[in-house]
Amino acid sequence: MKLQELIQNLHRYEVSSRENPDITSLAMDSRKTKKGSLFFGIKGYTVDGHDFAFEAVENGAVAIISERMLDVNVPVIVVPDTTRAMAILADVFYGQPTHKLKLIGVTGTNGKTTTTHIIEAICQHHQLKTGMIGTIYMKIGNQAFPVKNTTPDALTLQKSFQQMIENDVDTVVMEVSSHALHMGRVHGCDFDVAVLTNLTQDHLDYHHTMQEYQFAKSLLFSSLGNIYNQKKPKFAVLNSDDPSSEFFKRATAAQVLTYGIKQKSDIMAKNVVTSAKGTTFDLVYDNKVIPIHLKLVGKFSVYNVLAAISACYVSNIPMSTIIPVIESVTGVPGRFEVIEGGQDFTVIVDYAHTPDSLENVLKATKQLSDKNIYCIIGCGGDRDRSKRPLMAAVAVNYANKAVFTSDNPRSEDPEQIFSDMRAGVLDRNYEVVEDRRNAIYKVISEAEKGDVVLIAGKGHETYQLIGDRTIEFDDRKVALEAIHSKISS
Ligand SMILES: CC(=O)N[C@H]1[C@@H](OP(=O)(O)OP(=O)(O)OC[C@H]2O[C@@H](n3ccc(=O)[nH]c3=O)[C@H](O)[C@@H]2O)O[C@H](CO)[C@@H](O)[C@@H]1O[C@H](C)C(=O)N[C@@H](C)C(=O)N[C@H](CCC(=O)O)C(=O)O
Ligand SMILES: Nc1ncnc2c1ncn2[C@@H]1O[C@H](COP(=O)(O)OP(=O)(O)OP(=O)(O)O)[C@@H](O)[C@H]1O
Ligand SMILES: N[C@H](CCC[C@H](N)C(=O)O)C(=O)O
Ligand SMILES: [Mg+2]
Repeated sequence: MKLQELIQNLHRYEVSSRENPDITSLAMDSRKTKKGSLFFGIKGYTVDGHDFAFEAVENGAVAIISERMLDVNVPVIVVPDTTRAMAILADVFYGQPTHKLKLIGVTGTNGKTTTTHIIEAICQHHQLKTGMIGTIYMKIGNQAFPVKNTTPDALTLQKSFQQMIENDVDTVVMEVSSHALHMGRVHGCDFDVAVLTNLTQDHLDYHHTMQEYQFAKSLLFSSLGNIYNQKKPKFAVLNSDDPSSEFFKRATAAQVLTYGIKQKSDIMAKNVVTSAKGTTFDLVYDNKVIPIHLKLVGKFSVYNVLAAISACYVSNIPMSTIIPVIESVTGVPGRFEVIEGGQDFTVIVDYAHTPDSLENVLKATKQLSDKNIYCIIGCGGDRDRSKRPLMAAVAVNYANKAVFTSDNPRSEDPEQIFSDMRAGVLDRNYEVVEDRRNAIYKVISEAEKGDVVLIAGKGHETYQLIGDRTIEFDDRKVALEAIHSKISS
């Protein structure tokens, strides 16, 4: 595509020259810029991408989108906001892919990854060609690709959608993080269905207040638009048991479908019974009552399943297709994943890293056994500090013994993180073992027949971020090693 043809789509811009090179790719990272790239200078949280414009030109960039005039020997297009310009041009350059896709966005503090996986499974069973974007990977059909963010920047995102279309995908389900909504990473995405899981405390390092966090989440619902097109109806799927849903309802002009367990909702689960073997409930909708048997455990799983049922139901997938899938779903990597190494106690690896998710998962864990519950937990560095004492309090309140250990300390001193955690607890039924491997080995060596060990916070992660080092670390592998070493000793 020619530069001039592309930049016509910008709302306001000034150009340094009338040259009109061919643009063969878009780039926001000088290190990944190729011959023929249009480079965007983005002011980041760490560095200012404008400072790398020269390097981008050396690597082959044929034009630069910038917030200020730059002294480089290729055309510079000056715009008020390069991030916004990048979203607009990515949408155009990749052929407005979301206009051709059914796009389901899932937001909320906890349960996004799990809910998107259940939606994907239902869509696949309905013979749809699926794409998925989220915390663990980007998927085209069943082929997975690595990701850096839960919701990627606009360039990566629109390019992924284009690749999906090239591979005949018709339906995409994606996690939409509050960071992405706030930073405009999803500007240009034509969502058909927006789903809320829940809203509880997290990310206050970034959003500062729960009001701001809620506002960021509401952008997904307002992005459904303000017009009614009968050929492309849009739906907001809200959790009526979560008080924030009232706010999201006001943020959207789209049709609202509600789900819940307690409050009257369009799609309800009544008579929920949870046990170690799974969960049963009556699915109530449209004056029908259908008994459901889930393999998933914990009341929180019922919410994720209801959210997925609702998103698929408004997408015209019949309940007769939806129900067998939800009854067969067994779980998602690193979410309540049971580690089996022939031991006589239960070991679970889970991704709970907020007070609410930890409480939910510990409640579910307690149902598995009357014996001791151990909880190994840490809190991420360079992230919301105010959730640390709350998470520590939850761990100590629900577990018989809590072990505080390092999660991803990043640039923070682990001692500071433990000190923040300690501030939330008075009890003495916890200890601190900084090294995560040692913590896992210690608890597994102490666990006795029938006990349950919950290793929380890192789930599917295969690394630990300590200072500026990334070391290989997988809770599931370490737990298995510890189990084998205990059994063989
Ligand atoms: C705080 C934050 O969100 N940071 C994101 C941001 O990074 P940054 O602002 O630090 O970027 P930077 O390093 O300052 O670089 C600025 C610009 O210079 C460019 N650059 C940089 C160096 C160079 O040599 N050449 C060059 O061109 C960069 O490519 C970039 O365009 O832009 C990057 C590219 O899009 C993101 O990957 C990065 O996410 C980081 C990794 C991150 O951890 N983000 C978290 C907070 C996040 O977004 N999380 C949510 C999930 C939250 C949830 O669980 O709900 C998510 O969606 O992932
Ligand atoms: N509906 C829910 N309500 C509360 N907690 C939940 C819910 N679903 C899952 N959890 C807990 O939260 C953890 C994270 O779940 P999941 O990965 O599905 O959420 P997420 O919203 O994608 O998280 P992230 O924002 O970090 O990607 C799970 O391991 C589980 O402990
Ligand atoms: N998406 C979440 C992941 C947290 C995972 C936890 N292991 C941590 O590092 O804090 C975040 O960026 O806050
Ligand atoms: Mg996720």
